Amino acid sequence: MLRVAVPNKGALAGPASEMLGEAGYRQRHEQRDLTVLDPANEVEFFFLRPKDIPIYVGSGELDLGITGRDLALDSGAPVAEKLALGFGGSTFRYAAPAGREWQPADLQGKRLATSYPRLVRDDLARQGIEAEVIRLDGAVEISIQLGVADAVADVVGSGRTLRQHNLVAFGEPICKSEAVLVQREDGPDTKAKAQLAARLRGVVFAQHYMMLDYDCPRSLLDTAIAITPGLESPTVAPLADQDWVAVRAMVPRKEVNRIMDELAEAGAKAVLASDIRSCRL
Ligand SMILES: Nc1ncnc2c1ncn2[C@@H]1O[C@H](COP(=O)(O)OP(=O)(O)OP(=O)(O)O)[C@@H](O)[C@H]1O
Ligand SMILES: O=P(O)(O)OC[C@H]1O[C@H](OP(=O)(O)OP(=O)(O)O)[C@H](O)[C@@H]1O
Ligand SMILES: [Mg+2]
Repeated sequence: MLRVAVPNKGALAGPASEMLGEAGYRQRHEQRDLTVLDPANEVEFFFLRPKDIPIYVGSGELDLGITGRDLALDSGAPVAEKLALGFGGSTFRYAAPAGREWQPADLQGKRLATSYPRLVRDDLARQGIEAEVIRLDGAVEISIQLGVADAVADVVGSGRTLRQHNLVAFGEPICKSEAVLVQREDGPDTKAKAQLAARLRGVVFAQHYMMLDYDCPRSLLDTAIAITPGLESPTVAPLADQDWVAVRAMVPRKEVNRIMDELAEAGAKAVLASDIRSCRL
C-alpha cells in the first residue's frame, strides 16, 4: 500500500485534494479526517500540516507527499521534487517598511523575523550578510510594528498583506515556490509511486491545454491545420456535407482565444473549446 501525505490545512489543502480527486483518488469528506484509505488504488492518504510533510517523507515513513517547495527547502529534510503541480504559487521575499530604497546589504546587523529560518539563514550566508534571525510562527508582517524586528522574510502571494502593513519587498526572491510532489531523496522509484506521479502529471498537463472542435471547409483545411497543429496531428473527420470536415485538436489554454479568433477569420464555423480533465501523453 502506497502511503501519501496531503496538506490538511492552508493554501495548499483544497487544491491538492481537488487534484488528487481529478486523478481518480478517493479524498476525505470530513475536514477532521486524518487518514483516508483508497483500497481500489492501493493508496492510504495522511492529512498533515504542509510544514511537517517533508519530515515524514524524508524519514521514509511516508512514500510521497504534497507540500510547498519553500517548505521542503526550509525543512532541511532529505526530499527531492518528483513533480511541480502548478498551484500554490508564491515567492519568498525580504520586506521592510516602505519609504526608503532597501537593498539586501541593508539587512547587515538587523533583526529579521521569519517562519522559514533555514531558508533565510542559507540565503543570508550566500550573500555574506550577518543578521539576527527571529523565528515566528505566522503573522510575520506585524512583527516590525510590534517592535521585535526591523525587516521580515515571508511568503508573498498577491502582495496584499505586505501593502496592508506598509511594507515593500526588496532584493531577488529568495525562492519561487509552488506545490510539489516530493519523495525521499534516495528512495526507490517504485511502480506504485510512478503511477501516482503519472496520474498527477496527466491532470497538471490537462490544465495547460484545451480541446478545440470546429467545422472547416475542406478547401481551407491546410490553413486550419497550420493554426491548430495539435500535439501529434489534429483529428480530421468527414461531415455529411462533402465540402466540410470536422477538426479536433488540443491547444495551449493561454492561447485559446487568439486561436479561436484566427480560425473564425479563416472561415471555420462552430468553434467549440472544452476543458480536458486528465490525459496520458
Ligand atoms: N497566498 C499565499 N499565502 C500563504 N501561503 C501560500 C500562498 N500561496 C501559496 N502559498 C504556499 O502555501 C504554503 C504554506 O501553507 P500554509 O499557509 O498552509 O502553511 P503555514 O503558513 O505554515 O500554516 P498556517 O498558515 O495554517 O499556520 C507555502 O508553500 C506557501 O508558498
Ligand atoms: O501576498 P498575500 O496574498 O497577501 O499572501 C501572503 C500572506 O499569506 C500567508 O499568511 P497565512 O494566511 O498563511 O497566515 P500566517 O502568516 O499566519 O501563516 C503569508 O505568510 C503572508 O502573510
Ligand atoms: Mg501560512
